[in-house]
Amino acid sequence: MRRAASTSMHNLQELVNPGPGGTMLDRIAQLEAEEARGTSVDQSERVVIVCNSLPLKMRHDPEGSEERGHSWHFEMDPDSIYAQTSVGILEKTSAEKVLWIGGLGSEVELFEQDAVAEDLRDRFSCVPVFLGAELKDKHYKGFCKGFLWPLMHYVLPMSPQSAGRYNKVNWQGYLAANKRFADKVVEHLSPDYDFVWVHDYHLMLLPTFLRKRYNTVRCGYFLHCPFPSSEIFKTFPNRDLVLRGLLNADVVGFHTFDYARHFLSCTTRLLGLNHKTERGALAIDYYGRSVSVKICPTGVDVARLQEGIMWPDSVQRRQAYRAQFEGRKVFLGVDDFDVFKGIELKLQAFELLLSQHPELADKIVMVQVCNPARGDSRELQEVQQEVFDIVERLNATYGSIDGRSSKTSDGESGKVVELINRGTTLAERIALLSVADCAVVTATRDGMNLLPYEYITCRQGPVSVDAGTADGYPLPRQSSLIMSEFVGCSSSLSGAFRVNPWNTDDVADAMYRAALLSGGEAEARHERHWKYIHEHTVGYWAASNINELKRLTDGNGNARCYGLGFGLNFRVVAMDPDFRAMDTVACAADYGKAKKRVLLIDYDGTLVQAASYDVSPDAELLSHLTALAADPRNAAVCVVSGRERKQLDNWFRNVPGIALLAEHGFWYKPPDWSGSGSKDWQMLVPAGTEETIKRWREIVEPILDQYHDATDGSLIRDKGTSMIWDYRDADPDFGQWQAKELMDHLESVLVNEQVDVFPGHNHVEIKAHGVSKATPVEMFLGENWEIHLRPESEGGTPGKVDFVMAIGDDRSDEEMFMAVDALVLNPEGAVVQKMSCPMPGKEKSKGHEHLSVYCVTVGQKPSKADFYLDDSDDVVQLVRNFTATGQSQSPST
Ligand SMILES: O=P(O)(O)OC[C@H]1O[C@H](O[C@H]2O[C@H](CO)[C@@H](O)[C@H](O)[C@H]2O)[C@H](O)[C@@H](O)[C@@H]1O
Repeated sequence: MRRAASTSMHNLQELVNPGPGGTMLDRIAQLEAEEARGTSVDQSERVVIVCNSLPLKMRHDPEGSEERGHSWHFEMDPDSIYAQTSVGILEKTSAEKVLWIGGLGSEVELFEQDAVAEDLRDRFSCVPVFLGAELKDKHYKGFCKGFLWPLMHYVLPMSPQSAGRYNKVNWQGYLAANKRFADKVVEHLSPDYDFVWVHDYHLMLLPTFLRKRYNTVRCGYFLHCPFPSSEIFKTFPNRDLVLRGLLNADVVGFHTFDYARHFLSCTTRLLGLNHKTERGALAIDYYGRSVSVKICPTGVDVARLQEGIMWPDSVQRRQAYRAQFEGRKVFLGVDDFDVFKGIELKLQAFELLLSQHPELADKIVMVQVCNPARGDSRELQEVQQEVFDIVERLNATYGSIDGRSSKTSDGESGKVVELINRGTTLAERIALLSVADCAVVTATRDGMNLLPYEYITCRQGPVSVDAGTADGYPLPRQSSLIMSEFVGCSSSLSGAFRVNPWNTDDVADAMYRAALLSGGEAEARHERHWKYIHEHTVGYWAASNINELKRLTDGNGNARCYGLGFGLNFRVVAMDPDFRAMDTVACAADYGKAKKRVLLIDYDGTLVQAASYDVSPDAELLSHLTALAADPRNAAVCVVSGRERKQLDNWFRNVPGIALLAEHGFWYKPPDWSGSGSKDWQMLVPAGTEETIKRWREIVEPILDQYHDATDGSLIRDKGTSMIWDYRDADPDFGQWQAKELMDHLESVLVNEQVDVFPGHNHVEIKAHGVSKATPVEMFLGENWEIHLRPESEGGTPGKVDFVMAIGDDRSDEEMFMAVDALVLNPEGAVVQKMSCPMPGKEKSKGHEHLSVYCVTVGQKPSKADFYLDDSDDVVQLVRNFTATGQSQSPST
């Protein structure tokens, strides 16, 4: 997307129209910031990546201070996943630039911060967020690592002494840090051109702060760690705010379907939101905004790894490892030395394997790299100690059997486990990965874990098969994997030995099978994995997320949005540009001018508030309806309800001239113009319908009873001509499954019956075929209108209808709106009047030059109506306005 304009004109225009949802003050602040930086609005599409740690390596280097203006040396960290995204983004999306916004690994003192910021911006397209040591400590160490990281990995802090207990001060730190990151984004954002992509559990509130500033900001979010089951997540005291934070993004990405479904289950159970699949994509409807839930596991930078295989450092190390492990199968683990990595479980399984098969002791070596831990806790120390103990025991027990043990790099002998307990460089890792016969991942939880991907790539070798022959390449393209089923990448690696890391027998068994794997099988498994991994690279992942964000937000410019809710409860309501709040005063003015009106008014949720109990009309409402029905310009005033006849009779028996529609259009009671009270209910369905209803009811009743019994909290509402299975008080997920099942069940058994089965919001409705609230629309506005509208003999206006209002709040009312639309757009035979000047109600077709049509839904939600009113109070106010207007008109004018 490009836009050409001179800067000054552009800025002026922006101030007049500050762009997608931003306030003018925001824009002024942004322009001032740009001016201070000496930049102007960049007009090319850009992806702004926001992450806790910028993809930079830094070290203190006072020597170069003078030249740089600060005492730090920086370089891009090509191993960072955030750095690796840029190639994919620039090559496979329409974005032309990437800007990174995030924290730094070390504290930069206040006096150097401006110089560092300027330098990073100029040289690396990076914008640092300086939180300060205290806030950083609360945010990262306290809340992220102390509380959130364990929670997302299913660990609840049961002990009161646990460092992982929820701490309000740290939560405040989390909140403040998210706000600071958001402020930095706002400072650098060009909302018309930028896509913001927020990363990981450190920044789950950021989309809320961002959307508060720009209602239609284009914001994606990706969670790198697991999203736990709702049973775990709901223990989080601020769960709703965090969910709302994610929902303020346009695309929320996860590595696996399991994480996505846990998130969806939380939004359903904790926020009552519905989700659906649209053309294969999952989406949540959040106040009119569609939030896409994307499942797209990340990948590795295949090209860099394939190049890395030939780096002199890798080649040299590989040669050394080959010599060291010659004649043995190398099992390799590379993990952070953290509690969830299951390193001790892996070693326990290895111990079991050797105890069952001591003959393997000189045939296999387990190399375990333990990179430094990122967290710290008592449990971690215990786990680490356990690892050291097992390694010692294993080497003592099996290391020297008959002198068959491996030789270590320093010439020591006797080890069946090589523990490398320190940080490793990529070259070192590549060397190890390329000599390993089997990679072993036994993490008990891990968002994705890219080690297997790196391993397969290194086993594939350099791009050119001829490269590196001096070093023994090409290697046979063989590999095997032992993978914990609790790790994100397990689902995409179908050729791995999948294990439950807690089941030591299972893991030991997999190790045994991997040890004996034939070359042919290792080749076949390798090929299958490689095919997937080299297609699903980190670049592919990044581009796929950004393209989804673009797809979803392309129409943003047209949406009408406004903010709702305070603080972190903030959300944006988005509406179709044609869907607007009804101007009740203008509508009443139209009403006053009209000569022949049709009013179709729903009852529950429209004239009275929606409730789970019966709400009767009060005296004021009845008197207004009486006045409307008595007005001779009102050719029809009809209460269109799903209620039963008896109930409507009870409520409206004293409103002369009102027409009643019961059970969604099965029964109709015509208006009693003379007030004699003699009108009877008429069936609006073909003769014989009652018989057919009896037949299908016999089938449906026992089935509904069965679902009612099996689904705690559900109930059956029986209206005679229709039946409803309602699960609003049942478990939402179970209710939905049962509803789907019930739909399938009913559709199969009712195939020959005259009956409609359809799903509604938390219910399934079964009703006689053809019964709908569209029927009164056809009666009053269709060919036979003369039979149904107020006759001239009762004071009715001659000619055609010039004012139509249909108003209601639920799904059944949508049928009425659609029928009005259809009749007005195709007026053949309809009674609508053609007049000469347009009116403020929706102008439906060129054929009706003067016709006011108001289809109004109650409550802001997707609807076929063109207008909305917020609630039944607004509807009653509208009715008041009508009667007041009606009274001021003399019948003869
Ligand atoms: O310790 P943090 O700074 O909070 O970082 C947490 C971890 O982030 C990275 O791992 C996560 O993202 C990976 C890529 O999506 C995924 O493979 C992994 O499963 C996630 O945990 C980082 O690679 C880890 O070292 C950090 O511990």
